[in-house]
Amino acid sequence: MDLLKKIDRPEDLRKLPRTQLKPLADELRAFVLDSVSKTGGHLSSNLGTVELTIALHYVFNTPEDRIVWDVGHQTYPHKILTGRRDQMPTLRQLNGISGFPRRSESEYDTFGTAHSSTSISAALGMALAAKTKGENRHAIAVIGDGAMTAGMAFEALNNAGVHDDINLLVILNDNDMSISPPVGALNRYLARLMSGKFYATAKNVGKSVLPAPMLELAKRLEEHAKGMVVPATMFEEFGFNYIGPIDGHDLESLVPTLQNLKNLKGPQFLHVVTKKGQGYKLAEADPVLYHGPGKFNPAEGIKPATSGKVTYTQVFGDWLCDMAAHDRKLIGITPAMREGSGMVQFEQRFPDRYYDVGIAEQHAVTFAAGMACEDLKPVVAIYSTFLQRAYDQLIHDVALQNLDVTFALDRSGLVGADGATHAGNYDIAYLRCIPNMVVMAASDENECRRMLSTAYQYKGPASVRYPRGAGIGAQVEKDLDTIPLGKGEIRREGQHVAILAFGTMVAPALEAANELNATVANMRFVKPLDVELLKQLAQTHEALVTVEEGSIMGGAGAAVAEALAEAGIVKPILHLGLPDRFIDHGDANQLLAACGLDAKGIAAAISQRFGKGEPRLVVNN
Ligand SMILES: Cc1ncc(C[n+]2csc(CCOP(=O)(O)OP(=O)(O)O)c2C)c(N)n1
Ligand SMILES: CC(=O)[C@@H](O)[C@H](O)COP(=O)(O)O
Ligand SMILES: [Mg+2]
Repeated sequence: MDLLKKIDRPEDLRKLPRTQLKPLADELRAFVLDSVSKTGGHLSSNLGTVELTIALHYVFNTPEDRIVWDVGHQTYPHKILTGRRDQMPTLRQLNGISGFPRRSESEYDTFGTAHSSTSISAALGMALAAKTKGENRHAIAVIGDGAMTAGMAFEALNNAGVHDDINLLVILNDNDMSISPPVGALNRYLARLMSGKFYATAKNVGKSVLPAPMLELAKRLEEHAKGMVVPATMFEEFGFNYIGPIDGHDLESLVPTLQNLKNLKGPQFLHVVTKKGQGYKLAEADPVLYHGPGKFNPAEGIKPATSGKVTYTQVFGDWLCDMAAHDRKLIGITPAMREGSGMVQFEQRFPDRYYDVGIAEQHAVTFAAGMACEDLKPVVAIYSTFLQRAYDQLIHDVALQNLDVTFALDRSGLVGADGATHAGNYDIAYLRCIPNMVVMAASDENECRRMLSTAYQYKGPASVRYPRGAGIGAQVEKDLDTIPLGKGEIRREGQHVAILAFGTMVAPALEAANELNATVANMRFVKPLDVELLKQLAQTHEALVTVEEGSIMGGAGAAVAEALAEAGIVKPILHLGLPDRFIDHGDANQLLAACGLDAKGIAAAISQRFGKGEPRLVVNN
């Protein structure tokens, strides 16, 4: 690591002769592999962006020039070269550095990301801001072929392409992969561009050797020639100067091409081709497996999981297959999260009813609405955090028309290492205010399956939230039974205090209640709320406590308080849930405990407010 250890910031990198960049890339790649194997994290994408990262920081004057990474899961080489090499062992852990770019972490992280397809918009904003302020700096968006499938990326291209006088460079990092194999017409188009490689390569060589005025002439000649031999690329039609495809692992192409592009005004588009997992054979062979692994031994590779615990994702995947076998109308939809949402088996068994629509959450929801209009039964499998993208579609296209769409909300609540960007903390709040929606929260694996069947049978929009990973280990029945709509259940009879628990909080609430001798209700439904049960508990207890793994603001507890007010019941009530701040990365259980949402924290909060055992009922809420 002789070269790498001398690079504490990009200025150090820029002092190296070009001949040393290749050995530096080898060191950096080895460092990334070693580091991720010890912490877990996003591997394949980072191995693929080593040379591109070096070339960008070598050619551009960062941080004065702004690099905006899309998604940001490929920024480990960037972090290592921008002063965070020694912090890599803390990656994605409590109080450690984030797995994504964060403005608060480094001046080189120009834009916070983790949800995809924002880079061109943000970079365009920065480029136009520089122009407005009379500052001569570059803005560079680096976007993957997967992220490029989102509508937002095209909205930004559309906006950018008419600005002739900005310093904007969009780099398409095309590795022919999303998390899973890429989908859709854009992917086919990019493959066609690749097959015209000979023409493109010839074009690039010309650009890399000519001085700027000659380049303009060459460009016009080329355009003339192109008019006769090849149609302009889609990106040129959008107003960009398209260069590529070039080999994104070849520093001898990358550096001079970027140097040339730096001298060109107006929206520039560079198409680079990389390999996901580059340099680590196992990841090259299976970039899906190595997209976001946990810790592993690089010499041996990832071993199949030995834990017997079934994850909620698997519960959903099994249910989906069983329900699809039972009902031919079922359609499964994922916005680019086949593996994460547990749909691999469904795709294999029901390929005609499986749709990966790309990173296109908005489209996924409206597409489902269209299917529902035609009497099919779409199930949208989506992470809670990504459904945020499709909020208007949910309201305007689905709920307003009371269409029969099931939403399977994986990764609800805290997700752990991905942190605040991926936490599913808001779905209860943002769903419960939508008319026609049924909103359920699963307290264990079997209930999750039952709720999915309930949502599916319900004739209208219905959602089931469940967390990342495994649950309490409840036995999952193979039937497709439902639960009564809007009915909760008492899980423990106690005295004085009734805990109204939602979803994942039922288990710790039960534990806390044992200590306090409190009553526990598994409320199951945030909407329709079981108001009868609520009234009964209010009548028979001196105080109520609501607990949920979601934002307190606007959450299930708020629903309970509203229902009490509506019924004219005045009761001391304590709301436990996620606080009004973003919660960083770290182990999910540690984070929950820090928020007071483990058994100990719940018991302590209740004792503090209402006393332990015989309540001293301090009415101060
Ligand atoms: C809005 C949104 N939807 C889904 C995801 C999940 N996701 C993260 S990376 C990724 C694939 C991105 O593919 P690409 O941009 O080609 O980058 P690569 O992984 O190939 O480097 C997906 C679907 C996300 N981060 N944001
Ligand atoms: C970057 C991104 O959005 C995904 O790779 C995400 O990190 C996957 O999360 P899970 O590991 O929970 O599927
Ligand atoms: Mg890709």
